[in-house]
Amino acid sequence: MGHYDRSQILPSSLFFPKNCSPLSATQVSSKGFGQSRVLGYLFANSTIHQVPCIVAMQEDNTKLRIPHVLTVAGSDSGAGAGIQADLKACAARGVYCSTVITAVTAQNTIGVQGVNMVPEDFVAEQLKSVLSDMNVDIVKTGMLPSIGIVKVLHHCLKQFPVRALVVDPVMVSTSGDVLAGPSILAGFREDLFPMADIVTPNLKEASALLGGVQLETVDDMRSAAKSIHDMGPRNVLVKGGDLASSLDAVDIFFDGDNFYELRSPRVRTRNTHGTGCTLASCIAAELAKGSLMLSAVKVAKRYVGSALDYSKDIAIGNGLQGPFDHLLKLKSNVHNSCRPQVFDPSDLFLYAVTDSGMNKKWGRSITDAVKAAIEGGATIVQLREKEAETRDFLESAKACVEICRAYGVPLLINDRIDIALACDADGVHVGQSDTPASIARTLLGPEKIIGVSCKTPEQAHQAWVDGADYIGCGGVYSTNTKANNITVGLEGLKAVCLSSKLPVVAIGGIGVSNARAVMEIGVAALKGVAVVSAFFDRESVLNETRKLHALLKETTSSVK
Ligand SMILES: Cc1ncc(COP(=O)(O)OP(=O)(O)O)c(N)n1
Ligand SMILES: Cc1nc(C(=O)O)sc1CCOP(=O)(O)O
Ligand SMILES: [Mg+2]
Repeated sequence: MGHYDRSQILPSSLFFPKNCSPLSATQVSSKGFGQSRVLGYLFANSTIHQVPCIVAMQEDNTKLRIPHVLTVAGSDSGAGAGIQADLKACAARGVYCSTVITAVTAQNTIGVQGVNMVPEDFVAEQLKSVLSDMNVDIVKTGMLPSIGIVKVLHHCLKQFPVRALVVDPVMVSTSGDVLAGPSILAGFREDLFPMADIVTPNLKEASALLGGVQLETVDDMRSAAKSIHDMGPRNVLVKGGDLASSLDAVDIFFDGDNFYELRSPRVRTRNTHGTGCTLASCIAAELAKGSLMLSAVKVAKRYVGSALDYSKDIAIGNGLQGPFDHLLKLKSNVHNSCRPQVFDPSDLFLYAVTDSGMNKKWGRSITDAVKAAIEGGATIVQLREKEAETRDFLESAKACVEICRAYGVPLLINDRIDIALACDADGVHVGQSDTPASIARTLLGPEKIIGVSCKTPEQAHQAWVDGADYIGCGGVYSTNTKANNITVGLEGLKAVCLSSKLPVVAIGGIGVSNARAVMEIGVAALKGVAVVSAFFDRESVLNETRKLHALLKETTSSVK
C-alpha cells in the first residue's frame, strides 16, 4: 500500500452540523491528510458544552472528507471483538468505519458456539461496493476465514488501492476457538503481508506464522518480529499480552531498522475480549487521521490500556472472558473514575518548557525549538509564551500541536485554557495564581491533561482533589527564568513527592550538572525533570536535550 505523503495539504474549511449553533468554533490544524478538526461549543443552561468533535475536510467546494477505515472482519454476536469492536474503536477515535463481513459467529463470554462463513463472491461484492465508492483511507483486516477470502481481498486491494493496510492475523479467539485454519497461513505470507503496512500478531499467531516456534521471552519476540518482517510487511508489532515471564504488557515494534520495546502496566481484568481487534482498529484510525506508524501504535496501545483499566470491574456475561467498554463510559462509582486514563506519568521523564524570550534571543522559531527538543528526547512539551500576542500564540500553538501529534508527544499550554481549547492541545499547566485546576477540568473535560504547580503537600493534595493529572514541584534550585520564585530545594521536593497521590515533575534551575541529584532523591512519585533555560537558552536545543536525556536514562537505570 502507499506510504503517507505528509506534504499532501488539502484545503479545508469549517463545517458545523445543522443542529449545532456554535458559540465559538476553531478549526484545528489543516496540514496532513485527514487532520482538519472542528471543535464546536454550545452555550446552554449556563454551561459551555463541547459538542462531539467533527472531523471534516473540504477538498473543493462540494466534498467534505472524513478519515475512513474499512474493516474486513467477522461479526461477533457478543460484540466484544470483530466488526463490532472495530466500529466502536473507530467511533471512539473519531473516525468513520465501514464494514465488510467475512463470517458471522455465534459467540459470548464463554466461547464461540458457531461460525457461518460469508461466501467469497459476496465478500467480493461488499468490498467492491465500499472501495469503489467511499474514499477509504485505511483497510484493516481481522478474521479472514478462508484462503479464498484472502485472495478476493488481495485482488480488490490491487484494483482499489488505499493509503495503508493493517493486518491483524486473527487465527484463534481469546477463548481458544479456531477462527482461521492453518491453510490461511500461506495466504497471509504470499498475498497479504507483502502489501501490508503493519502486521499485528499476538504470541500464538506469531508462533503459528513461524511454523510453531516457541516464543517465551522478549528476545524471542524480537526474533519473531524480524522473521515476520522478512515476509514483506513494512512494520511488525508482536504483542506480548500473553507473555508469562513479564509483569508488564510488553510489545515489540519493528520497522525494519529499529526495534522498540513498548511497555505498559498489565491491567488485571477478565474483560480482555477484543483487545487485538481494538488495537489494530485504533492503529488504523490514527493512520487515517495522519499519524506516523510508531505514533499510531503508541496511541493505540495507550488507548487499549485505558479502556481495559476503565472497564476492569464491569460485569457482562458469565464466562471467563468479558468485553470492555470502548467508550470509557460505564464505570462511574469511585473518585475520578469518570475520567479515562489518558495520561501516562512516564511522559514526565524529560519535560521541555519553552520560553519566547529565549527563542527570540537565539533567533529560532517556536516550532523549530519544539522540534529540536523532541528530536533530542523530550517526552512532553509545554508552551510557556508569556509575552506572545494571543493571535500569534494561537497560530504557533496550532503548528506545535501538529508537530507533537506526529511524534506522539503530548503538548500542554501554560496558563491559557482558551488557547489550549482553541488549538486542541493535550492539556494545560496552571499555577497557584492561575485558573484553579477544578475549573480547568470543567472547561477542558475529562480527557485533557492538567498539571498544577505545587510547593507544599497541602497544595499537592488539593491538586489531586481538583482532578489534576500531575504536579510540577519547584523551584528545586534558584532560577532566573521565573521572577521571585521561591526555592523549595531537594527537601521541599521530597516532602511533596512523599505526600502526593499524583506523579511529580521537578522544575527550577535543573540541567545536566544537577539532574542526577534530583532523580536520586529516590521517591516513586518523582517521574522526571522539567527544563527551560538549560534547553532553550543555549545554542543547540537538540544537543542539550540529547545530553540530558542520556544522563537521565543512565541515572534512572542506576536508581532502579
Ligand atoms: C512543569 C511545570 N511546573 C511548574 C510550572 C510553573 O507554573 P506557574 O506556577 O503557573 O508559573 P508560570 O510558569 O506560569 O510562570 C510550569 N510552568 N511547568
Ligand atoms: C516556570 C518555572 N516554574 C517554577 C516553579 O518553581 O514552579 S521554576 C520555573 C522556571 C524554570 O526554568 P529553568 O529551567 O530555566 O530554571
Ligand atoms: Mg502560571
